[in-house]
Amino acid sequence: MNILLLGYGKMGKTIEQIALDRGHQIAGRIDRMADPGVNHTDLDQLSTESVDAVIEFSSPESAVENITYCLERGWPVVCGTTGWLSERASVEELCREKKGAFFYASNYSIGVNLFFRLNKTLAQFMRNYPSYHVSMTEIHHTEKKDAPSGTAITLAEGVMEHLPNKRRWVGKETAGSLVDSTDAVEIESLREGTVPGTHTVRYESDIDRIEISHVAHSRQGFALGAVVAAEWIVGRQGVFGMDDLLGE
Ligand SMILES: NC(=O)c1ccc[n+]([C@@H]2O[C@H](COP(=O)([O-])OP(=O)(O)OC[C@H]3O[C@@H](n4cnc5c(N)ncnc54)[C@H](O)[C@@H]3O)[C@@H](O)[C@H]2O)c1
Ligand SMILES: O=C(O)C1=N[C@H](C(=O)O)CCC1
Repeated sequence: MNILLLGYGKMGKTIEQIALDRGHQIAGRIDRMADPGVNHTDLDQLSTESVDAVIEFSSPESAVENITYCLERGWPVVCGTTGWLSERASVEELCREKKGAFFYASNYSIGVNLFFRLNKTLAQFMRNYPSYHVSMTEIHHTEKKDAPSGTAITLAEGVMEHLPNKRRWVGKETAGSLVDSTDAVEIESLREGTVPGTHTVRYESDIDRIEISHVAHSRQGFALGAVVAAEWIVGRQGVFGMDDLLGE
């Protein structure tokens, strides 16, 4: 199939390689900071029929405009960009209005999606043990623009689903300045070197600590998941996520 890449940075380039390996063609590559060595495409010049699906990995500031453009043109969109979710409801509404197809995941790796399930199961176990304090740490490369990571926010939502006394998440730096953050899941965001993505959920008591971690060794898992989502979304209509793809 013909895949349009919106955003041609670290993820766009990794996705291109996997898409080509799986027998797909690249309908175009769009990047604001066009790399002169790469054959870039003018979006408006692409015919509607020349694109089967769009994979959007750009920046928090550009994702909504990019997704809107694609939905207006009737192209199915697989979006991995994080940091724009305050506008998620209006994007999903537009998708329904246009009878389009939109897929979002804060993390496309199969391993992380298994980890999301493990996180919820652990939170269910911990529900009856209030002496354990839950917190999270995410570590990413120094070029990452948003904090906390989209993955950490999904993990915090998973915890909140099962721990009734946790109603919101806060960044660790903010938590310290709050009068009362006992109802919050604290997320520490660290930026180090070229780390592709490490997430830890911990439950700490005076006596001991229970900790689960997911460590990505590269971007391959994120990119493969996004290409598989693009293969899956073609011919569908609606708003989708990884649970639809993987089965509940
Ligand atoms: N969901 C996931 O599994 C997953 C995995 C990795 C990264 N991400 C997210 O994907 C996004 C991109 O990550 P990255 O590591 O490739 O970043 P990156 O900075 O390497 O690449 C992003 C590219 O988008 C380009 N860009 C900026 N504005 C644009 C616009 N209006 N249209 C098209 N391109 C534009 C930039 O020039 C840049 O080259 C980030 O939000 C990141 O958090 C998600
Ligand atoms: O490199 C990034 O940026 C990543 N972003 C996603 C997030 O914010 O959770 C997924 C992991 C890598």
